[in-house]
Amino acid sequence: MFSPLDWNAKQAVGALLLGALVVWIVYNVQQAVYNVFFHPLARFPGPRAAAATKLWKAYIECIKQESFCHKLEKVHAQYGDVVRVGPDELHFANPQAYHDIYNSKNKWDKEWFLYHSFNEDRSSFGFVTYAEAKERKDVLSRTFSPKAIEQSQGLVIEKVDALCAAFERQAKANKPSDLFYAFRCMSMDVITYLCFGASVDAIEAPDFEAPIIEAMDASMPVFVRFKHAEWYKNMIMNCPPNISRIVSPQTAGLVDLQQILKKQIGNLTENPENLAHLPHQMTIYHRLLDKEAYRSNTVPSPGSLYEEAQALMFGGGDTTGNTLMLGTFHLLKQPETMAKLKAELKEAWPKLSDAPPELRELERLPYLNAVAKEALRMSSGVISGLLRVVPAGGAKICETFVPEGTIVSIGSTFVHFNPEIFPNPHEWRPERWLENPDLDDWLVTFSRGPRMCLGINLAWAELRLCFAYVFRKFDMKLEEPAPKELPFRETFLPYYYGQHAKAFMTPVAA
Ligand code: HEM
Repeated sequence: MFSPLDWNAKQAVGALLLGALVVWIVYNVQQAVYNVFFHPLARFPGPRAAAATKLWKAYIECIKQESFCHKLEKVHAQYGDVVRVGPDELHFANPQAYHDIYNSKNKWDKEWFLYHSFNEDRSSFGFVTYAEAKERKDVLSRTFSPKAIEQSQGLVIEKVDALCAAFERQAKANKPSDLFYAFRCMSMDVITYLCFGASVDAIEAPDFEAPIIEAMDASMPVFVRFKHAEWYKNMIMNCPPNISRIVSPQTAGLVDLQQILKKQIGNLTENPENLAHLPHQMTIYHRLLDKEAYRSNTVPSPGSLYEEAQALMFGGGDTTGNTLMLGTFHLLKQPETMAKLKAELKEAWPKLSDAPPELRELERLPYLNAVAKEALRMSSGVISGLLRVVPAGGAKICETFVPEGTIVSIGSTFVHFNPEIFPNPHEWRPERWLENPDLDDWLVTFSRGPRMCLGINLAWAELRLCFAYVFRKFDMKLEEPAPKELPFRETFLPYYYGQHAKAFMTPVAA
């Protein structure tokens, strides 16, 4: 039986909760009214719900599970070139906005919520301010400069050769090779070998189904939720490894790799003399653990080193793998383009028994480079808008004044699939790059400005070497029924959710 005291206490708690709920509702309603009618961005068109609350974007991405870049196409069609997609956020559709936002003069901050969601706050990618990122990128640029990459091309070639050997094994077993997995295995092996001196040898996994590659892929949609719910991110990321393996078996390979990297970093920071035991001198740790490389004379903490390693793995693995996969898929779908590429490669490398062309020679092959550019355009790298915050004083973007503090972006697909710049943009046509060299201005896959890709030279080396070696050494045919297209959903990077393209690889005789 309840005593009258219990009853009164319960009533008081109930009233308190109800009161708190009413205050919360009133606060949010008045905030929404302010956002829609009185906010400095109130004059910009867009869905009312987007102007009112950030929950609109969360609803689209997490509940409706719509690809945000595809949703943006619809809202731009309805509201025009500049659309308000959040209470303090604008998205642009006019390609000129790309050059207005991401250029070398603009040292604008990255937007905290998006970049914080990757759990890499203390890395060249995750630092929100230009100054912090610059210090780190200056240190790392010696590993990724054109000269350094040219000098380490042998390390990349080792992995491209391993990929070709694995393709031959598949051919001998009369099995097709999964293009999605195979190229990702190659790019992941390149990064872990070149950057960390500890290759995960994903290429050697049977049928290229390496647990780390499957785990990285499975983790992509999870990152979308992290962006909107920090508590959810903290719960997953701070889970002890053993529990995480049970709760989320599909990402177990990632947890394993995290443990290997953390152990390696712990070992190197405690015993820097162990750097000498790594298989080569080009690792990021040779740079990052060198005190003298920093103005502050202090090396980053083990946590920061780990976040850097993770950023490089995600930044350079899927992006390069996707570009190679997509380019190969289109070359096989349009054999006349493949024939042109093969003819050019045969001329540059007449006999397979001869020494292969060096990276410098590959840089001069017009069709090979046009193929790589078309693959970069159609894969588009990071397809989400790279959110930047307009600094004090505001800025002009596409002749439109944007007040300070506004979050702005334009996704790369709005440039790469603009029919005025790239006629018939969904058509695979490497020739367009040869016909019009000015198009290079509109290739923004690596972004532009001070926060553009740090690994661009490595990525270009991988693309040139991989396309050249694979298409010179193999005749290839898609396994039928082949997918008609490769649909994707935006999860910062594109998440290819459809049937994988597979190809039968036949080694050419000479
Ligand atoms: C085809 C391959 C690649 C593409 C399309 C690509 C694309 C991009 C893009 C669009 C950005 C800007 C991201 C942002 O503003 O938030 C970026 C940044 C970055 N990329 Fe790449 N990337 C590729 C390969 C690589 C490789 C191989 C590495 C290194 C192993 C790498 C490391 C980085 C890093 C560290 C950043 C952060 C730079 C900063 O924030 O200042 N990327 N990349």
